[in-house]
Amino acid sequence: MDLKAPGTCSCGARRLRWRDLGHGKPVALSVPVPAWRRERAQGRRPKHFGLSVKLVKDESLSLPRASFSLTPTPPEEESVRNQNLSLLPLPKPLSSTDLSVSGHKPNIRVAYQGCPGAFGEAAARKVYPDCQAVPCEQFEVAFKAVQLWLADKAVLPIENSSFGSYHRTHDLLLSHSLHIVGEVQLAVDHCLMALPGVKKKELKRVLSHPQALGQCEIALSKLGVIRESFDDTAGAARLIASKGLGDVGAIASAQAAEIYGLHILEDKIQDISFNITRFLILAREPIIPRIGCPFKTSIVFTLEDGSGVLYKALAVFALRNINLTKIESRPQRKRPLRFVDDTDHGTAKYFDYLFYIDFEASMAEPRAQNALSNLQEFVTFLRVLGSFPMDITL
Ligand SMILES: O=C(O)C(=O)Cc1ccccc1
Repeated sequence: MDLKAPGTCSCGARRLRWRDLGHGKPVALSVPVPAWRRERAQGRRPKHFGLSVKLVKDESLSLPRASFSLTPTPPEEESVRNQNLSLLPLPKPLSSTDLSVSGHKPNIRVAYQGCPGAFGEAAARKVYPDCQAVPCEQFEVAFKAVQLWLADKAVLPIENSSFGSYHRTHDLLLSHSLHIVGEVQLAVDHCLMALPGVKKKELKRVLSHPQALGQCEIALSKLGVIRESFDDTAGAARLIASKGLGDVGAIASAQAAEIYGLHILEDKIQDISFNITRFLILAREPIIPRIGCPFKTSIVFTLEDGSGVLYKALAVFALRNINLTKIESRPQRKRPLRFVDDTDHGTAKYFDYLFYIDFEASMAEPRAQNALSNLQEFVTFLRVLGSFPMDITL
């Protein structure tokens, strides 16, 4: 399921329909015809330039709407419109200087989940220091933002060294068509924060992302407060500040405390001080795998029926000396139970699982290609989620 580049869709119709987005259903992207183009089409000189792009929900679909929109290009000032038309600043042709690497490079737009100050933003900036970081309310919005070209990449957490997997990211990888093009590991230090002047013993509730609450289990138990899940860590801090909640604390980054004017009551409150979260970098297009630097490949599959199939599936890697770095199993949410045949009266016997595996090899290597073609013998479904350079830095 590949997206067409914007230039390749039928722009004449002014209502762009890209099929096969997200859940295989059409998504409508409505682009108002710019006034200058209408005027030019009518043989008149353009009066001003301005283009606004708005993401709309097709009412026949159940796809969620991205919770942000592109900022419209402001129309030219009235004074400019009234100037002699021949003096209008028409688009300047590209020169060779525009093509030089040192020339202006538009900042890459990187979607992350949460509000400014969220750990996802720090991860995005670690990989793309000059990026335009695009905050998204939910993980799914970040996926959609990339699919709909509102962002170029998404950086989303996949697993944490002390609390384990981010299940939502695993599920969304499967239901969307984005590719993993890289990973980044981030040391995560959690702070307990509250409104200035509030003391620890005055806190009745603590809000944060469920992963942050899980990573700070010991400190929270000692505090004896009610834990409340919030979409993201920084969003919890923002809520406390904006509503002036005196008896509520948040677990978030030091950066979030600074942005929202909260006071840090205790820092590094995570159970294990060396607390690492691994984030994936996702894009519309896969990267071309290479040989010669440490590469990782991520796959997801479901197994055939039969005894010892998981063992046989894993053997395809061991036989070729391919190291597995991660294995994760998730129940198939849409088809959770595997039924045995009629002789057993179609009784549900066990859960049906999806297996997510990361292995240390590039898809450009024959041993990885052979392993996957061997794996086909034992699976009912197999998808390569990405083959990408490993993050060996911290
Ligand atoms: O909520 C955030 O700040 C996130 O980016 C998700 C998260 C939560 C806890 C640790 C790392 C990432």
